[in-house]
Amino acid sequence: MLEQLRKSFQSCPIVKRGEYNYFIHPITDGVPLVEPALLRDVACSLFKALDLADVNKIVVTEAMGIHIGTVLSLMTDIPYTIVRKREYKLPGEVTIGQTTGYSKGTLYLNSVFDGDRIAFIDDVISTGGTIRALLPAIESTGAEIADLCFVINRGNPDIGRPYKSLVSIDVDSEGVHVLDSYF
Ligand SMILES: O=P(O)(O)OC[C@H]1O[C@H](OP(=O)(O)OP(=O)(O)O)[C@H](O)[C@@H]1O
Ligand SMILES: Nc1nc2[nH]cnc2c(=O)[nH]1
Repeated sequence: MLEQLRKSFQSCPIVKRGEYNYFIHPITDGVPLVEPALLRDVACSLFKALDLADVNKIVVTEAMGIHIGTVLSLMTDIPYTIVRKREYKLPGEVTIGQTTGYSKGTLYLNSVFDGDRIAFIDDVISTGGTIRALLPAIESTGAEIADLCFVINRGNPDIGRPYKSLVSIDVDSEGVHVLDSYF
Protein backbone atom coordinates (compact mmCIF):
# COMPACT_ATOMS: atom_id res chain seq x y z
CA MET A 1 0.00 0.00 0.00
CA LEU A 2 0.84 3.66 -0.14
CA GLU A 3 2.59 3.24 -3.50
CA GLN A 4 0.40 6.02 -4.92
CA LEU A 5 1.21 8.30 -1.98
CA ARG A 6 4.95 7.62 -2.09
CA LYS A 7 5.03 8.23 -5.86
CA SER A 8 3.02 11.45 -5.57
CA PHE A 9 5.90 13.33 -3.92
CA GLN A 10 8.20 13.00 -6.93
CA SER A 11 7.00 16.18 -8.58
CA CYS A 12 6.00 18.45 -5.71
CA PRO A 13 6.68 22.13 -6.42
CA ILE A 14 8.34 23.98 -3.54
CA VAL A 15 7.49 27.61 -2.86
CA LYS A 16 9.03 29.86 -0.24
CA ARG A 17 6.65 31.21 2.37
CA GLY A 18 9.03 33.51 4.20
CA GLU A 19 11.93 31.20 5.11
CA TYR A 20 9.65 28.13 5.01
CA ASN A 21 10.00 25.63 2.13
CA TYR A 22 6.31 24.93 1.43
CA PHE A 23 5.61 21.83 -0.69
CA ILE A 24 2.50 21.80 -2.88
CA HIS A 25 0.73 18.42 -2.98
CA PRO A 26 -2.79 17.24 -3.92
CA ILE A 27 -3.55 15.91 -0.43
CA THR A 28 -2.33 19.04 1.37
CA ASP A 29 -3.48 21.63 -1.15
CA GLY A 30 -6.07 20.12 -3.48
CA VAL A 31 -3.87 21.21 -6.39
CA PRO A 32 -2.81 20.53 -9.03
CA LEU A 33 -5.25 17.54 -9.16
CA VAL A 34 -6.56 15.06 -6.60
CA GLU A 35 -6.52 11.66 -8.33
CA PRO A 36 -9.11 9.18 -6.99
CA ALA A 37 -6.45 6.43 -6.82
CA LEU A 38 -4.32 8.61 -4.51
CA LEU A 39 -7.29 9.52 -2.31
CA ARG A 40 -8.28 5.81 -2.14
CA ASP A 41 -4.71 4.85 -1.19
CA VAL A 42 -4.72 7.41 1.63
CA ALA A 43 -8.22 6.55 2.84
CA CYS A 44 -7.58 2.78 2.94
CA SER A 45 -4.32 3.34 4.81
CA LEU A 46 -5.97 5.67 7.34
CA PHE A 47 -8.66 3.02 7.85
CA LYS A 48 -5.93 0.42 8.49
CA ALA A 49 -3.88 2.72 10.72
CA LEU A 50 -6.60 4.00 13.05
CA ASP A 51 -8.04 2.18 16.06
CA LEU A 52 -11.68 3.21 15.65
CA ALA A 53 -13.16 0.92 18.30
CA ASP A 54 -15.97 2.83 20.07
CA VAL A 55 -15.04 6.07 18.25
CA ASN A 56 -18.21 8.09 17.75
CA LYS A 57 -16.79 11.15 15.96
CA ILE A 58 -13.97 11.96 13.58
CA VAL A 59 -12.43 15.43 14.04
CA VAL A 60 -10.62 17.21 11.20
CA THR A 61 -9.40 20.77 10.62
CA GLU A 62 -10.35 23.17 7.86
CA ALA A 63 -9.31 23.09 5.12
CA MET A 64 -7.18 20.16 4.09
CA GLY A 65 -8.49 17.69 6.63
CA ILE A 66 -11.97 17.90 5.08
CA HIS A 67 -11.56 15.65 2.05
CA ILE A 68 -9.84 12.86 3.97
CA GLY A 69 -12.36 13.18 6.80
CA THR A 70 -15.21 12.87 4.32
CA VAL A 71 -13.83 9.70 2.73
CA LEU A 72 -13.03 8.10 6.11
CA SER A 73 -16.51 8.96 7.38
CA LEU A 74 -18.12 7.35 4.32
CA MET A 75 -15.97 4.24 4.81
CA THR A 76 -16.68 3.89 8.53
CA ASP A 77 -20.15 5.42 8.90
CA ILE A 78 -18.66 7.57 11.72
CA PRO A 79 -19.77 11.23 11.56
CA TYR A 80 -17.18 13.99 11.46
CA THR A 81 -16.91 17.58 12.60
CA ILE A 82 -14.63 20.20 11.10
CA VAL A 83 -12.57 22.56 13.26
CA ARG A 84 -13.38 25.72 11.32
CA LYS A 85 -11.56 28.99 10.75
CA ARG A 86 -14.89 30.75 11.26
CA GLU A 87 -16.68 31.36 14.58
CA TYR A 88 -20.20 29.90 14.97
CA LYS A 89 -20.86 30.71 18.64
CA LEU A 90 -22.68 27.40 19.09
CA PRO A 91 -23.01 26.27 22.74
CA GLY A 92 -19.67 24.86 23.89
CA GLU A 93 -17.63 26.30 21.02
CA VAL A 94 -13.89 26.31 21.88
CA THR A 95 -11.60 29.01 20.42
CA ILE A 96 -8.07 27.92 19.56
CA GLY A 97 -5.00 29.92 18.49
CA GLN A 98 -3.22 28.19 15.56
CA THR A 99 0.41 28.77 14.60
CA THR A 100 2.10 26.92 11.74
CA GLY A 101 5.49 27.41 10.10
CA TYR A 102 4.09 30.18 7.94
CA SER A 103 0.79 31.43 9.40
CA LYS A 104 -1.09 32.39 12.54
CA GLY A 105 -4.85 32.11 12.88
CA THR A 106 -7.81 31.11 15.00
CA LEU A 107 -9.74 27.85 14.89
CA TYR A 108 -13.17 27.06 16.35
CA LEU A 109 -14.04 23.60 17.67
CA ASN A 110 -17.74 22.68 17.83
CA SER A 111 -19.80 19.55 18.49
CA VAL A 112 -17.25 17.74 20.67
CA PHE A 113 -18.48 17.03 24.18
CA ASP A 114 -17.84 15.17 27.43
CA GLY A 115 -18.19 11.45 26.78
CA ASP A 116 -17.19 11.60 23.10
CA ARG A 117 -14.45 9.24 21.95
CA ILE A 118 -12.85 10.89 18.95
CA ALA A 119 -10.30 10.07 16.24
CA PHE A 120 -8.36 13.06 14.88
CA ILE A 121 -6.88 13.04 11.38
CA ASP A 122 -5.13 15.76 9.39
CA ASP A 123 -3.30 16.02 6.10
CA VAL A 124 0.10 17.01 7.51
CA ILE A 125 2.02 17.65 10.72
CA SER A 126 5.02 19.94 10.41
CA THR A 127 5.91 22.13 13.42
CA GLY A 128 3.12 20.51 15.45
CA GLY A 129 1.77 23.97 16.31
CA THR A 130 -1.76 23.18 15.16
CA ILE A 131 -2.16 19.86 16.97
CA ARG A 132 -0.41 21.06 20.15
CA ALA A 133 -3.09 23.76 20.39
CA LEU A 134 -5.91 21.40 19.42
CA LEU A 135 -5.18 18.59 21.89
CA PRO A 136 -5.89 20.59 25.08
CA ALA A 137 -8.89 22.23 23.41
CA ILE A 138 -10.43 18.84 22.62
CA GLU A 139 -9.60 17.52 26.09
CA SER A 140 -11.12 20.64 27.69
CA THR A 141 -14.52 19.44 26.47
CA GLY A 142 -14.14 16.16 28.41
CA ALA A 143 -13.86 14.16 25.18
CA GLU A 144 -11.30 11.37 24.88
CA ILE A 145 -8.85 11.25 21.95
CA ALA A 146 -8.85 7.58 21.00
CA ASP A 147 -6.40 7.89 18.10
CA LEU A 148 -4.50 10.42 16.06
CA CYS A 149 -3.10 10.04 12.52
CA PHE A 150 -1.52 12.42 10.00
CA VAL A 151 -1.19 11.50 6.34
CA ILE A 152 2.16 13.29 6.04
CA ASN A 153 4.75 13.73 8.79
CA ARG A 154 7.12 16.49 7.81
CA GLY A 155 9.05 17.29 10.94
CA ASN A 156 8.31 14.47 13.39
CA PRO A 157 7.62 17.06 16.10
CA ASP A 158 7.12 16.11 19.73
CA ILE A 159 3.50 16.85 20.65
CA GLY A 160 3.56 15.36 24.13
CA ARG A 161 1.80 12.12 23.16
CA PRO A 162 2.15 9.37 20.57
CA TYR A 163 0.67 9.83 17.10
CA LYS A 164 0.60 7.93 13.82
CA SER A 165 1.58 9.01 10.29
CA LEU A 166 1.25 7.27 6.93
CA VAL A 167 4.45 8.66 5.43
CA SER A 168 7.38 10.70 6.72
CA ILE A 169 9.13 13.20 4.46
CA ASP A 170 11.93 15.70 4.45
CA VAL A 171 11.59 18.95 2.48
CA ASP A 172 14.34 21.21 1.14
CA SER A 173 14.50 23.83 -1.59
CA GLU A 174 15.04 21.01 -4.14
CA GLY A 175 11.91 19.08 -3.31
CA VAL A 176 10.29 16.44 -1.13
CA HIS A 177 12.19 13.31 -0.06
CA VAL A 178 10.18 10.35 1.25
CA LEU A 179 11.89 8.95 4.36
CA ASP A 180 9.56 6.09 5.24
CA SER A 181 5.97 4.90 4.98
CA TYR A 182 3.90 2.90 7.48
CA PHE A 183 0.71 0.85 7.30
O1 LIG B 1 2.17 21.12 12.19
P1 LIG B 1 1.84 22.53 11.75
O2 LIG B 1 3.08 23.37 11.54
O3 LIG B 1 0.80 23.17 12.62
O4 LIG B 1 1.24 22.43 10.26
C1 LIG B 1 0.19 21.56 9.99
C2 LIG B 1 -1.08 22.32 9.62
O5 LIG B 1 -0.81 23.19 8.50
C3 LIG B 1 -1.91 23.10 7.59
O6 LIG B 1 -2.98 23.91 8.03
P2 LIG B 1 -3.27 25.37 7.38
O7 LIG B 1 -4.32 26.00 8.20
O8 LIG B 1 -2.00 26.09 7.14
O9 LIG B 1 -3.74 25.05 5.92
P3 LIG B 1 -5.05 24.50 5.25
O10 LIG B 1 -6.15 25.49 5.43
O11 LIG B 1 -4.58 24.35 3.83
O12 LIG B 1 -5.35 23.17 5.92
C4 LIG B 1 -2.32 21.67 7.69
O13 LIG B 1 -3.64 21.46 7.23
C5 LIG B 1 -2.18 21.34 9.16
O14 LIG B 1 -3.38 21.61 9.86
N1 LIG C 1 0.94 21.94 1.56
C1 LIG C 1 1.64 22.12 2.69
N2 LIG C 1 0.97 22.23 3.87
C2 LIG C 1 1.72 22.43 4.97
N3 LIG C 1 1.32 22.57 6.26
C3 LIG C 1 2.44 22.75 7.00
N4 LIG C 1 3.54 22.74 6.22
C4 LIG C 1 3.10 22.52 4.94
C5 LIG C 1 3.78 22.43 3.67
O1 LIG C 1 5.01 22.52 3.53
N5 LIG C 1 2.98 22.22 2.58
